[in-house]
Amino acid sequence: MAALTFGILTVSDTCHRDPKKDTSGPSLKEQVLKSYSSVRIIQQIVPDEIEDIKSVLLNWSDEQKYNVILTTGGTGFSNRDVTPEATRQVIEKEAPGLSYAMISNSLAITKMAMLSRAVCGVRGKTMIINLPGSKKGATECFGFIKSCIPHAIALLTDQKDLVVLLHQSIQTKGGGDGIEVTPSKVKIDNVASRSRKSPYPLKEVSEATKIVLTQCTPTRSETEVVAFDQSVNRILAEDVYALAPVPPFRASIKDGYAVIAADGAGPRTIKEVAAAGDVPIEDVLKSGEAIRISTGAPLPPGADAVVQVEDTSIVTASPDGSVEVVIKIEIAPKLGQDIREIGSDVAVNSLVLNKYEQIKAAHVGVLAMLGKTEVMVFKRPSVGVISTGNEIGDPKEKLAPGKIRDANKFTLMNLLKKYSYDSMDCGIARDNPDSVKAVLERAFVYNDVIITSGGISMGEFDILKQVLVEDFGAEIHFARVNMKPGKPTTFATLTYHGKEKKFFGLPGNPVSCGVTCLLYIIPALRYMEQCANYKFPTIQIKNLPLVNNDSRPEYHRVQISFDPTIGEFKATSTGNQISSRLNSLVGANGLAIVKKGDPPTTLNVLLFDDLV
Ligand SMILES: Nc1nc2c(c(=O)[nH]1)N[C@H]1C(S)=C(S)[C@@H](COP(=O)(O)OP(=O)(O)OC[C@H]3O[C@@H](n4cnc5c(N)ncnc54)[C@H](O)[C@@H]3O)O[C@H]1N2
Ligand code: MOO
Ligand SMILES: [Mg+2]
Repeated sequence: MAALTFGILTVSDTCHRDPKKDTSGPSLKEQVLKSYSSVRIIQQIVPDEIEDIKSVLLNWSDEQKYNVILTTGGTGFSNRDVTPEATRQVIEKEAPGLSYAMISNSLAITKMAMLSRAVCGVRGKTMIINLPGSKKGATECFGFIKSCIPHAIALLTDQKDLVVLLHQSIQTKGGGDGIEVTPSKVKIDNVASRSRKSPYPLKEVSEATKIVLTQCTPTRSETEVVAFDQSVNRILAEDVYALAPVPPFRASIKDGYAVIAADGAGPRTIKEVAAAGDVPIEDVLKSGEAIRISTGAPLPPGADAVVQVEDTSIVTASPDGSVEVVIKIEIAPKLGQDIREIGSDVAVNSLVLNKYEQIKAAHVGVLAMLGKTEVMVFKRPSVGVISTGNEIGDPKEKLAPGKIRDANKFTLMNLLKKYSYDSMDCGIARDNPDSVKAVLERAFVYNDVIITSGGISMGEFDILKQVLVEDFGAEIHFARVNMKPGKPTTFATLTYHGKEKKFFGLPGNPVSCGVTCLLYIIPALRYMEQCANYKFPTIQIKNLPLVNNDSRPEYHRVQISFDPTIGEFKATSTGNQISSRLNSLVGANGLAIVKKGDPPTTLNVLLFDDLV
């Protein structure tokens, strides 16, 4: 499931005059951020005016298509309190249960709750919820209903799978986001008797890649229909034919004059003007006549050539010089000159785009041109990203002693974005089985592919694999790969409430995490949406002086560029290749595969980013 989108609207004359006085809006924002694993929030303040409130509600629901709008303020009994009235004018369906839940729970705290006039409802696919104006009241009321929001959104946005999962896992007593989490079965109190060698065999990269792709090859071709302007980068699941010709009428290629070619060079009387967008002229052009025509305008019947204005001269103009009366064609036109015949760009019924093609910008333009406003594409897996570790902190918060900032989640989510995949921030799992289980559980509810970083090597707190196996019945396909960086890379599959999940456990070291995401996850995601044989291009580069003393083949980060002096590609190392030094990935567009020993004369380098 993509990030939930929230609009928080503070309705208050006072706060509108002085936004610093708004404490409810910011508190709600904080609470929303804490309540769900992946949210985007926008905030605004309007005065207590029906039209101002309505205008934001309409924009946020119809244009921005937010999942939820929370209003705070204007629900009381004073003259200026009009939020419920504005809301009622906007919603298409009322959801009184939400107001009831808020009022009945609030009554246990204060009798004043009975004075609430809050209205809740739905417009399109957006939930609109009135909350009280006070900070305490707004956050309390939101707390009473927040667990039902993901479920309501899943229903509104027709995510049937998610609805089923939530039904299966929702806690009857509510709380959190409604997903039931029980303690893990894994125990970590027997460190002395732990296995001192990894039980997982070391796989070669080629073997590991094959396993991933075999597991990720889609067995079913699930498709969905998307709006053409949302289809870029998706894989077409249908052949697209032109139901109408392009251009749909005979159109001029030049700004000039539509003429009859057989009239040759010489004078023409200007009969009419045809500009682009004009209704086509119906009168048949006669010998000796011309129509002033613009590029893209429809030709009049009878015209069989266009002469560009540069090849003409003026013979007679109206007395005030504003109108051309007779012009001269200087060069005899050829038949059909500068005319786009009907269907000359795209013939009717012709195959324009092919199934399995990836939709690029120009494809979207073609779809627009054909009036094909919806297109069938292969479904994409939803992807969730998790960081693990007691040491990991939010980059926005102050760093406590012994802690480090979470870099991996941001590298991963943005790497995925670069390859056009959205992902869900599924939070941070701490180094204990219950936390790992809880974070994974939430990620499994919403996602088909789950990516973690850290917690997979030989440390006593590296417990991910145990939790996967013991709590989720996962099958670990590999957990050690003969590569540097990325040795502990883990791949597992499991079935969660009847749905198949793919799990990629990437190493915690920031470079290892980025490199293994590129090598395993990007091709896997491509495969999962039916784009078979996805590979990064390999460039062979001569005389690359890279030495590897490790027994594991190294994926050395390099910058590839074209050297015009030798007419060949060259590559330069990004420096110290230690797995913790993320700067070795910064500026790299290639991975040079270096085996142990002396540098060979030619190295295979995978190009994973634009050439510099
Ligand atoms: N006894 C052994 N120890 C280690 C082995 C081994 O074979 N035997 N392998 C080493 C290799 S190679 C790697 S790679 C790492 C991978 O370890 P984990 O995947 O278990 O990751 P952690 O131990 O949790 O963390 C490693 C390192 O990365 C930092 N980290 C973790 N998450 C983040 C994040 N989100 N953002 C930034 N940095 C992160 C973490 O603090 C550690 O410094 O294991 C070796 N050990
Ligand atoms: O394999 Mo680790 O990923 O070297 O650093
Ligand atoms: Mg570790």
